[in-house]
Amino acid sequence: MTSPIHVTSEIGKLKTVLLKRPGREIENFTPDMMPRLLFDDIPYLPIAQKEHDYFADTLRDNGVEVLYLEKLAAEALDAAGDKVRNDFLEQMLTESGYATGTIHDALKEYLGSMNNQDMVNKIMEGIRKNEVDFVPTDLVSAAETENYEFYMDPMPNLYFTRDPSACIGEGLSINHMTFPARQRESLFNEIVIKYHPRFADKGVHVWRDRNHDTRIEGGDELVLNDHVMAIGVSQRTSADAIQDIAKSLFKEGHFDTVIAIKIPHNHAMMHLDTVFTMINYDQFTVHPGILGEGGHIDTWTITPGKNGDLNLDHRTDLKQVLKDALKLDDLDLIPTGNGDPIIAGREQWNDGSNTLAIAPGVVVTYNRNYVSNDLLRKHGLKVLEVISSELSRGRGGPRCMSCPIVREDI
Ligand SMILES: NC(=O)NCCC[C@H](N)C(=O)O
Repeated sequence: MTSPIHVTSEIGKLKTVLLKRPGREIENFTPDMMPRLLFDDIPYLPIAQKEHDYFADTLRDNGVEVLYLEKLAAEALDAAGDKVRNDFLEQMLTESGYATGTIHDALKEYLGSMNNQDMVNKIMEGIRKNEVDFVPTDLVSAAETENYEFYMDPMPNLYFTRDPSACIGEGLSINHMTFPARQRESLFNEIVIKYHPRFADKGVHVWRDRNHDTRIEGGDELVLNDHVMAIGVSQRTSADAIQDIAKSLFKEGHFDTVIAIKIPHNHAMMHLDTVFTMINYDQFTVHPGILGEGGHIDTWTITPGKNGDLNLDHRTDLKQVLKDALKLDDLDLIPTGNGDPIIAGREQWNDGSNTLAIAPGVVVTYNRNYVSNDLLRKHGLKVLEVISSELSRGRGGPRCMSCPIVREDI
């Protein structure tokens, strides 16, 4: 049986991708909620949607099938029936802080009265207190903070579909994410994989599910080829989660090497793909800010050891590590902002390193990063620019906004 998921590189011709069109969730919050919701500004929804549609059209114009998470989630619930819908709702309410109680009951009644698409959209955009018909009668609900507007927070980061799950080979990881603002997101991916007719019972292997204490996010998971992965040790992905998924990939998949790359733990560089992406057989973007003296950075090449253990090889020459793992004679590391410290800092902030390869040597980037884009062209790449004033306020670029489901092999 052919798996509906097939991703054996970062660069193979992109056939199918998962997006989420930004909805009301990206403007259903106030400035004081921004740090907790991992946003740096208040986006303007109509323009964000226009930009996102332009991004989706760019992909379609290049032969990519575009799927939308919000649609797949509703279709999965339609296909799965009442029990699954009820279990999903209970789980979502529990993870939103209402396992039982009168607020739980009121929210369940409110959401329960909707059809699946409306319910999915509503959960994504968040539920304000003033929209639910509910009078507190018990201490728990009466004592709930009065000056907070929401029962359920919006999920504005959903349009970064790269992170809650990551397709690897014929399977995927469904991720336990780091911050509460994003932890509920992967519940949507879980129901899609389990119940959507496109994926259910089709031999999709879950390398690691969301029921873990250790944390990993898709922005850190890069499939370099059919046996080598690079995974960031980052603000969002812990070393123990990398060991865990490496064991699963080695045991049950065709992978034999995971290169763990340690990057700074901060918001601007929260994932490996904000500072490093693969864009051709032998070309990568890299933000100079992650390289220390002499261009060094901590990497650990992880390979299978005896009795299910892991072997580790610590090295700091990223270029040589990649050349060895990918069996290449040479490699082109292209610096964000052409290496100028001011331009590199500015363009990295707006995801100048966060390129989405849709074929070897063909990348989608934000138009605002014009210095990095020109440099990519000078290095022989075909660059398809997309408009990006509002989308970039969420701190993610074309790679973050896309989850490849099927790529051709390289
Ligand atoms: N892969 C990525 O780097 N995704 C960008 C995620 C941005 C989002 N505001 C976050 O902080 O999680």
